[in-house]
Parts: sequence; C-alpha cells; structure tokens
Amino acid sequence: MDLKIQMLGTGSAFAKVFNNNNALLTVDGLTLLVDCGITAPKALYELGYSFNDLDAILLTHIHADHIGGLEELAFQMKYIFGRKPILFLADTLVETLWEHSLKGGLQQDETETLHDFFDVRPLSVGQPHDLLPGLHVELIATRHIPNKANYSLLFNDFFFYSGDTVFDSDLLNSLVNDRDVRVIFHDCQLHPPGVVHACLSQLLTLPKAIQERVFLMHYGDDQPDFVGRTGPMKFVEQHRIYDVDQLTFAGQFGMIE
Ligand SMILES: Nc1ccn([C@@H]2O[C@@H]3COP(=O)(O)O[C@H]3[C@H]2O)c(=O)n1
Ligand SMILES: [Zn+2]
Ligand SMILES: [Zn+2]
Repeated sequence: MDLKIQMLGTGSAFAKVFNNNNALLTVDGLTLLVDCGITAPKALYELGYSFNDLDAILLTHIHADHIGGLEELAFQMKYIFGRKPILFLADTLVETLWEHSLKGGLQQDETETLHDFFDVRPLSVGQPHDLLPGLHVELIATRHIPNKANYSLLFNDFFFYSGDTVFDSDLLNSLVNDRDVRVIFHDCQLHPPGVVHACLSQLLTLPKAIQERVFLMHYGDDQPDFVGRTGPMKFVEQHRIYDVDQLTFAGQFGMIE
C-alpha cells in the first residue's frame, strides 16, 4: 500500500495565487479527489488529468472552494464520459448539497436528483468506511461555521486531513496521544483572529511533538512572507507529490517529485 497526496491547491477561499485547497489521493493506481472547488476543473486540467481519471470524490463541507467545481464535473461525466462518478460525503450533507447548491444548475427536469449525476455513497460519522482498496476514512465532525456541518478526515487511522476547522487543541492532542496519528494536514489562516479557521498563532501553541507532525495548507497568498515563521510546522506545497507513509513527525517530507 502506497498512499500519496498531491494538492491541486493549497490556498484559502480568497487566494488567487494559490488554487482552492483540494487534494488528489492515490493508492495503488486509483485516485480520490478530496473536495472539488471552483478552481479544481482548471487545476486538474493543468496537471494533465481529466475528470474521467478520478475513481471517486470525497467532500468535507459545502463551501464553494470545496464544492464549486462539482457542476462542471457532473455535466462532463454525464455528457462527455457517460458514467456516474462515485461521490462520498457525510449523510448529513446529501440533501444540502443538492437542494442548496447543485440543483439550480444541474436539474433539467423536476424528476432529476443528485443520484442521476452521481453514485452517491453517504457516510456515517465516527466510523471507518472503505473508499478505495487500501484506503479508508473516518469522518470527524469539526467546528467551522456555526450551524453548518463540516467534517475532517482521518485516513487509514494515521493521517488527519482537516476540513476547514477552528483551532481545536483537545482534538489534536487526542489524535496524537490517544490514536497515534502521525501526519496532520491542517488548514491555516496566517493572520489572526481565527474565527472560522485555525490561525497560525494558535497552531504555534501546540506542543512541539504535535507541531512536528503538522503540515499547513489552506493559506493566503502572502504565504511566502511566513516561511521560517511556522516553528516545526511545514507548509504543504501546491502540486508537489508527497508519499504520506514517509511523512514522519521528524518533519521529513517524503517527496518523490
Ligand atoms: N462567518 C464567516 C463565513 C465565511 N467567512 C469567510 O468565507 C470563506 C468561505 O470559505 P472558507 O474556506 O470556509 O473560508 C471562509 C472565510 O474566509 C468568514 O470569514 N466568516
Ligand atoms: Zn475552505
Ligand atoms: Zn469552509
């Protein structure tokens, strides 16, 4: 089992230099897209992928930088590639995704639903679900916008990937100390206050042993000004392919490209 991650983008919702914070996870030749924001269709194209190369899609929550590219994906899969892509998402998000986002653009007669465009796989929270051979996920409800469901992702019991979330020191301590999580990709707002995201100054209060496992993503366009100001934490680089198994808490990147 060889799990790799490549970020289509590492930017915040308002970033323009960086693309939306969406990821490709590959395991043994199969590819999962984690979130499909506004910039995802062009980002995939620029990396040489078509939507048809994706084996499944997994969503964290309903914000445009995480789902804004789904209409194009759905139309291309239906009218160009003629198949329904597998769509994993929390069971609590299924109705909202259709009724409050995709229906307006996708529905052409009133009988059509999300299931006409996707092979929908609702996931229950707090238990493992197989995504691809060699890849499973547990959804962890995390706080982002009040009254808006949002999920972070625990892959293969050791790799935590935050959906957008406020700083939650107890959760991060528990993941590392109780569940032996070794790699944490975390959204990071560079400037305080961290009202709907974790901000850098909050993440810098974590114990060093946790910071050594943290890789920062979902950052603003002035990220270069913060290089060298993140303690033991590292920035995830957009488009770079990382071998997740080799990302150790000693801060060694398993870079293969
Ligand atoms: N209550 C809110 C709601 C939204 N926002 C900003 O809008 C962005 C939507 O995408 P995001 O990546 O969740 O980041 C949110 C905030 O920048 C915000 O700052 N406060
Ligand atoms: Zn976001
Ligand atoms: Zn969000």
